[in-house]
Amino acid sequence: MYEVRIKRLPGGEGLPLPERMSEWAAGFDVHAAVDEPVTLAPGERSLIPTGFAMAMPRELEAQIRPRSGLALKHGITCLNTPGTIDADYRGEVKVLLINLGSEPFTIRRGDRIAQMVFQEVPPVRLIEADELDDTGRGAGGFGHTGTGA
Ligand SMILES: O=c1ccn([C@H]2C[C@H](O)[C@@H](COP(=O)(O)OP(=O)(O)OP(=O)(O)O)O2)c(=O)[nH]1
Ligand SMILES: [Mg+2]
Repeated sequence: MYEVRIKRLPGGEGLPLPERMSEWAAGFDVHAAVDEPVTLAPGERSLIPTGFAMAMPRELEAQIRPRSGLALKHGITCLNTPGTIDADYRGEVKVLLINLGSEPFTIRRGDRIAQMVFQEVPPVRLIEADELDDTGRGAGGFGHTGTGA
């Protein structure tokens, strides 16, 4: 079990902290900490504050992912999905929403706009090499194996 410290910022006063909406939910829903409603016209994007900051162990990252219901019903998604929250980031977590739907969409204070999923980040060191080992795939990619059965 990892422990993540979470700090409510002044902008998040009165809002719930991120919360799981079912017992085994992978994601903690995050709430919009906007003072006034924000309306996104079709095609428009906006960086929405959440009113909290975190300190997680260095083995973790947090991903900000869209909520499927908002995507299906309104075309609202995260432009940079999944957003990456680095373990050393201490600023306010923000959600970059974009309206890919055909109608304006309004975000109000407290709305659950996205979800945050924690992931382990394996320790990795890059080692520069002149040669790489051979594989069956080699350099084939981008549809190299086709689409049929
Ligand atoms: O959806 C997001 C994505 C990022 N961040 C914050 C936390 C993250 O640690 C930091 C940097 O994000 P990222 O590395 O994706 O952005 P960058 O454009 O590479 O900025 P930087 O140069 O600050 O790393 O911004 C968010 O609050 N929400
Ligand atoms: Mg970065």
